[in-house]
Amino acid sequence: SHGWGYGASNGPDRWAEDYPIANGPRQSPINIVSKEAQYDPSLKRLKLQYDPSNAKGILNNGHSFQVDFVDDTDSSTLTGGPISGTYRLRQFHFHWGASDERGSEHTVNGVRFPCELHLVHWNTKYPSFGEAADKPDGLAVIGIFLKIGAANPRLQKVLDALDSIKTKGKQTTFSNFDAKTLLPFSLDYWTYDGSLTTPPLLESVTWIVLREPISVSPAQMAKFRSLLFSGEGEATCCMVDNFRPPQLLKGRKVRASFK
Ligand SMILES: COc1ccc(CNS(=O)(=O)c2ccc(S(N)(=O)=O)s2)cc1
Ligand SMILES: [Zn+2]
Repeated sequence: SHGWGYGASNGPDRWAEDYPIANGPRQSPINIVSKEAQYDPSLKRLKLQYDPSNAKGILNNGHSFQVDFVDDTDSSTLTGGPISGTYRLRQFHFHWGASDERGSEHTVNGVRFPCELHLVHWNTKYPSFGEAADKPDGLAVIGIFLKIGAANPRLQKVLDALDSIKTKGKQTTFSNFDAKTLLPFSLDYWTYDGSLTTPPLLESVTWIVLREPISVSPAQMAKFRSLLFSGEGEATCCMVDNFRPPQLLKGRKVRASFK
């Protein structure tokens, strides 16, 4: 079927045909203009408590790959920061480019990074992820930029699993992984109200974008680019450029947790 994707015929410029919210008031990603972000002293420090035993599996969903977590208890949570209450870690995934000069979804002062990591959490005031996903305060996603540098040993276990999920729909078990190891040293962040960056583009995300990137080497980027959008037996289509470009701010304020 002619589902959404990132190609010329089904990419971000055509998503509004099936998902009119694509032109809504709080769409993501955005370009973060650091000088226009207002320091908010009332913003709390981010508190992340992840239990490595909650890691469940790794899946090629045809748009990216994601590591899924058991989220039936409060054992892997996000609290503090701009949010109130407790949000549970559901999954993390990445967006990346065909080459190093593009790939991230958020940009900073117009600068694009080769890759961006998203840690997806849902608000436990709702009974489930599905119930939370379409509420204005339902989700909180931490965005972390990856920039080219030394190989990042913390990524290696994830990248080594990619050989077994090369094509769309493939998944395998992925256990005992501490997602906290993917975080940079500083948890300084920008925050704003936004949306999912893929269909259904629900305007339910409190975005928390970390200022400090983590590193990734060119060889590690090649591993991301070895995945396929296509399923087994289909015409081979490399999984690259799976990012939505920045959307209009439409009057929204971006706050900073740091001066
Ligand atoms: C109710 O039906 C639903 C509800 C939610 C989804 C999306 N799934 S999801 O939450 O994992 C994400 C998609 C994109 C994410 S991004 N790039 O903004 O972090 S997170 C699908 C169907
Ligand atoms: Zn994402």
